[in-house]
Amino acid sequence: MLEATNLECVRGDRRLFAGVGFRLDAGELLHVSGHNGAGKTTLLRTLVGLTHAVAGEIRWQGQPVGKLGEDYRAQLCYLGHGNGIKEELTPLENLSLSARVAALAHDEERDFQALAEVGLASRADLPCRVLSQGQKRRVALARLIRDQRPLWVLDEPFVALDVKAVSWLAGRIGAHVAGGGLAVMTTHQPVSVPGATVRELWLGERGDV
Ligand SMILES: Nc1ncnc2c1ncn2[C@@H]1O[C@H](COP(=O)(O)OP(=O)(O)OP(=O)(O)O)[C@@H](O)[C@H]1O
Repeated sequence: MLEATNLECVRGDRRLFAGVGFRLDAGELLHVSGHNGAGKTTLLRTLVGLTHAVAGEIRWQGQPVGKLGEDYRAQLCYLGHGNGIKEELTPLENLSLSARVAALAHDEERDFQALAEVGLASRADLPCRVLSQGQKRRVALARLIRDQRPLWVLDEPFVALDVKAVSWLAGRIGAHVAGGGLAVMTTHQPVSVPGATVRELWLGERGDV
């Protein structure tokens, strides 16, 4: 269970949001929406510990995440706006590096299977700098698939993906949630996630432009 209470975030001289709270149980997806600049990315970064909230609390399985530290981070996979990949490394090398950073056992076969699932089997040994934007996004998604963490925090995960990949990813997120996982996701486009119980969180004023 992921729970946020009375979260308040300030960036620069602007209070982005205050009093934000939600509770998300296993088997649920939280869809965070709002206009450009409302603070969606900031909220997601706060949930994963990359940005500091000036007030409020985040709990995982009833425990404050600050207290859990690495034990909390080991439960989640964060897909940010950037793909978090090294351009000079191949997709396989990127997965291997991320496994090392996460102290996971090296398993090239598992890495390759994840790349195959995202449609990159034939690109696994090319440097990422020569991949298209959508293919780079798929490398980041392969890490999500490979790591199989209970909590997925996904910032605009469908950006740069083609129609088929959007449909595949929506199904994958749905399966993750239906299988007892949790997901927090931002999208500007309405995307149907089959099989997921969806909770909605809107940031900002409805009338803002
Ligand atoms: N380090 C920073 N210093 C000052 N302002 C910042 C900083 N980081 C973010 N902001 C501002 O905070 C606001 C919210 O940014 P954020 O990226 O969270 O919005 P968003 O809802 O995800 O927007 P979008 O829909 O455009 O992706 C923006 O106005 C942004 O310029």
